[in-house]
Amino acid sequence: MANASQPLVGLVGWRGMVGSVLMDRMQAEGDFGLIEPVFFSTSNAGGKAPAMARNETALKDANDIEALKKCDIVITCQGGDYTSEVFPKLRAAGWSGHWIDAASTLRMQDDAVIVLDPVNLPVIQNALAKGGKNWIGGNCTVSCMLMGVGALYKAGLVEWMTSMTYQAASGGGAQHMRELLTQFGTLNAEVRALLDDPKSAILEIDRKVLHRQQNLSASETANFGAPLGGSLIPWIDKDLGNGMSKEEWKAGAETNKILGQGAGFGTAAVPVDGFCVRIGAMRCHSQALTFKLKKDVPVADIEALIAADNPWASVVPNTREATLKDLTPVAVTGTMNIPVGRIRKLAMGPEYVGAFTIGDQLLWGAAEPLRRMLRILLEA
Ligand SMILES: NC(=O)C1=CN([C@@H]2O[C@H](COP(=O)(O)OP(=O)(O)OC[C@H]3O[C@@H](n4cnc5c(N)ncnc54)[C@H](OP(=O)(O)O)[C@@H]3O)[C@@H](O)[C@H]2O)C=CC1
Ligand SMILES: N[C@@H](CC(=O)OP(=O)(O)O)C(=O)O
Repeated sequence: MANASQPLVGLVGWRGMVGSVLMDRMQAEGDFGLIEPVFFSTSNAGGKAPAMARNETALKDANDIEALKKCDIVITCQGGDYTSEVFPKLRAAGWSGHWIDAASTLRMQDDAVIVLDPVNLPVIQNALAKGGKNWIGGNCTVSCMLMGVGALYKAGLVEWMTSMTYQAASGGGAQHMRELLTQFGTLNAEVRALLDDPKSAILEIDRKVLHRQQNLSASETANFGAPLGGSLIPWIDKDLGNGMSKEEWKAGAETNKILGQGAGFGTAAVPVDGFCVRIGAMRCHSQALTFKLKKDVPVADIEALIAADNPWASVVPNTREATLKDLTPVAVTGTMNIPVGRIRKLAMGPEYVGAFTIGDQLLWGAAEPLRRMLRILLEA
């Protein structure tokens, strides 16, 4: 960095769900020892900054452009509305620092790079060399998928891919996680007495659960808009009006942008498409992938490519025992691991390969690429 002293890094959104995971990771990796942190708040300016603060122990106003302007780097997990409001004003005020952001707002802008350095370090370095300043975390589902199977893209093997997702409640935010758990509790309470009686009829239990699900109040489904406990919702994010959800659109658009290919890069995009489904998991996004490869590649070679790609991706043997042990959201939550399993040739032909992958959507899906981008800037 240009500054002789430690760079001033503004942290916005640090107490939210994504921000808290980011703070934990930054502490675990010793990032705070390399920066002078300044904590901002949209709701409690003047309040006490968290323990990681050193010289600046009071919270700054996150809407104060002059205060933000002093930062060499701003990292925000505050959300898209904040980015839309503050980022243009900050740049218009002449700020030329680095902006690292978890929100999707700026992702597809030409001057923004979607950061996922184990997958696209060359894209990041190229943008840095050209004076790039805007570094945006990718969609959680896309980032977790590429951490797992990015090797196949890097090797130029993928003709097309479908991704059928099983996305956790946390993708909607903290209130969505609470709503899911509350629904589970409500349904359990509805049939508690019958569950306690081993002689009760399961179809009676089922009937009562369904009746309760179908009669959840508006407040009980306020966040998801439909029951999720004991059900699923095959639509995530906005309706693009062409039959596609915005989450599904991101799969193709962001995968190609992360990899530095497609429109704007002068190369052909790889078609990536599928359905995005919300399920009752807490914070891991899972995905069933179908690849059409450009040629017949042995499964062992595919596994070797995936296993060698980065320290976090691993191959789970395609057995029932290994799958139940290592390829579930419960096994992956809270870890940096990106297991890829169920890898096998599909009945359609030797170029067709199936795989299943899981990632903690708050770690690789949100917080981790941001703190790694900070480290890249600190080391530049
Ligand atoms: N949730 C996810 O899976 C993903 C989210 N993102 C992006 O990150 C953004 C933030 O998401 P997320 O962390 O889930 O949002 P949160 O709602 O948890 O936090 C956002 C902000 O809300 C304020 N806030 C108000 N009440 C509370 C409270 N009780 N506890 C904590 N914070 C509170 C805080 O701002 P303040 O301290 O200023 O009051 C906080 O920074 C999203 O909008 C999205 O753009 C990106 C990838 C994944
Ligand atoms: N849309 C994701 C979470 C998210 O925040 O995505 P994005 O960063 O693309 O807006 C989900 O609901 O699981």
